[in-house]
Amino acid sequence: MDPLIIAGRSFHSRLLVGTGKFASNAAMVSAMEGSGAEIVTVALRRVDIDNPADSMLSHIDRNRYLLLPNTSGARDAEEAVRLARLARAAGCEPWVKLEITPDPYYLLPDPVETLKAAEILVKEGFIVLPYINADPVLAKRLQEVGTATVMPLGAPIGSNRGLRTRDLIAIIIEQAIVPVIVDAGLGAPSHAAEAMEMGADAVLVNTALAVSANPGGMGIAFKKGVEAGREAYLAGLGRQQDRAEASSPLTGFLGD
Ligand SMILES: CC(=O)[C@@H](O)[C@H](O)COP(=O)(O)O
Repeated sequence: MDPLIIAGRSFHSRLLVGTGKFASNAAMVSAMEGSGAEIVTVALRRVDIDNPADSMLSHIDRNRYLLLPNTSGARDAEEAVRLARLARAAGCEPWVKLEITPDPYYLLPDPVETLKAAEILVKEGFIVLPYINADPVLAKRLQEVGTATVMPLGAPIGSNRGLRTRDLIAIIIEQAIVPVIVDAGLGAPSHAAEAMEMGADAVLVNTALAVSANPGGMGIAFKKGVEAGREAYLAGLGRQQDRAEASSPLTGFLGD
């Protein structure tokens, strides 16, 4: 028993998945199933959130998955807040993955607008999960405002480049008082395992699943990566050092 707890809610899985870029709804569902995820994020701009018969939403069993609406595509705080309010008005739970990415080339999150929107949404009673640069100062400020998690990026969205921000994520983890979910750029199960070995509480993956020739199989692989990384973190990894140290020493054992 090692639940992930976000805003008082308990989850078995530490892998969250996104729903963009899949070749078909069937591929998306097989990735979700393979991954064992319990939280699935959906871009509010891509769905008709008011309509349960929406072609994508109708494939997500809301008894099984927590639907986490995201504000992907928002370019400023005002737009993100408006999207979050629309989702709540449409009957979604008041959870929102806050994404504000004004620059279409790198899709890096805007820290000023993200903090501004988080302040407003937290005050309005939303459970806010903000996507951020791996910036320890911003992460702290967001936690002070009352966000439920922080979600630093490993690398730009869709880049599959892994934990390029590793050193900064380590500081965020060290200082965090809410779960740290590494989001974006994780292109292989080993990237997810690495984040979990460092002590991240969870990871979010989308592109790596969606572009795989076998999204269900890749979902399973990421699930295993996340679980292995978490187990290793809990078990305690050996320290790294520069010099060699014999694993079969010839002295210092059996009474020598
Ligand atoms: C912020 C954002 O949009 C991410 O959640 C993204 O969906 C996941 O990143 P990858 O697509 O790189 O896995």
